Amino acid sequence: MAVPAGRAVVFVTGNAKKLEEVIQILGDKFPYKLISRKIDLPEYQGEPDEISIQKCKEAARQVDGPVIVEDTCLCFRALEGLPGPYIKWFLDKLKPEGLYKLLAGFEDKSAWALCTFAFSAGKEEPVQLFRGTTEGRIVEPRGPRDFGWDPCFQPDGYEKTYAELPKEVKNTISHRYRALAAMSEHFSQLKDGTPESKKTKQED
Ligand SMILES: O=c1[nH]c(=O)c2ncn([C@@H]3O[C@H](COP(=O)(O)OP(=O)(O)OP(=O)(O)O)[C@@H](O)[C@H]3O)c2[nH]1
Ligand SMILES: [Mg+2]
Repeated sequence: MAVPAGRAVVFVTGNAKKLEEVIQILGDKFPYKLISRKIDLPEYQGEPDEISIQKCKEAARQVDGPVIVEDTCLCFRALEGLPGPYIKWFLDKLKPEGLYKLLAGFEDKSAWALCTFAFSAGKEEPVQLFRGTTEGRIVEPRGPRDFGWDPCFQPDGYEKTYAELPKEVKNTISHRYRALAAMSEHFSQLKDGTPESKKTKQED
């Protein structure tokens, strides 16, 4: 589903840091005009895909036009993927130190950050999902405190936490970057009219 000509896509989020990263990552890569609206959408429960779909439908209902929302999970392997979509409340109460301590009784400190962007062209339209995952592990917090759980997540292949890494680095390996790359790719293909089958490399 494409965006009607001349219409902007509204990115609905209550999180200023998310918005900042989305703007930094997308630059001029997104083929539509993107504007943002600060609305605190409900924190739904369930599996990540279902949460993103509900969130997007509610945003499309409120905005009454093309919207994008994003939901972020931080999943601990030792806890079968929890806190997952409930990380916001865990972070709020436990802070990064407490997230680290949560795994004290487990040898496996591995975790993954999952970002899901959800797009809908309007309130009666279907929702499309674009996901990005970055693997890493939960460490004792290090680095600046200006964004959520960044100080206790160390991506695989790096000796620094998300918080310690320069923004330009985080923004080329992050869960958010990967999900946005998938979404931008999808919309670029729609906009330049090239069928997806012609864009994928054919095996001989
Ligand atoms: O250190 C971090 N690095 C990140 O890259 C990142 N992305 C999200 N978060 C935090 O994880 C929870 C997700 O919950 P969430 O997806 O519902 O977000 P939100 O409620 O803040 O905004 P929104 O739902 O209005 O868009 C919230 O506590 C966010 O602050 C991050 N923390
Ligand atoms: Mg939220």
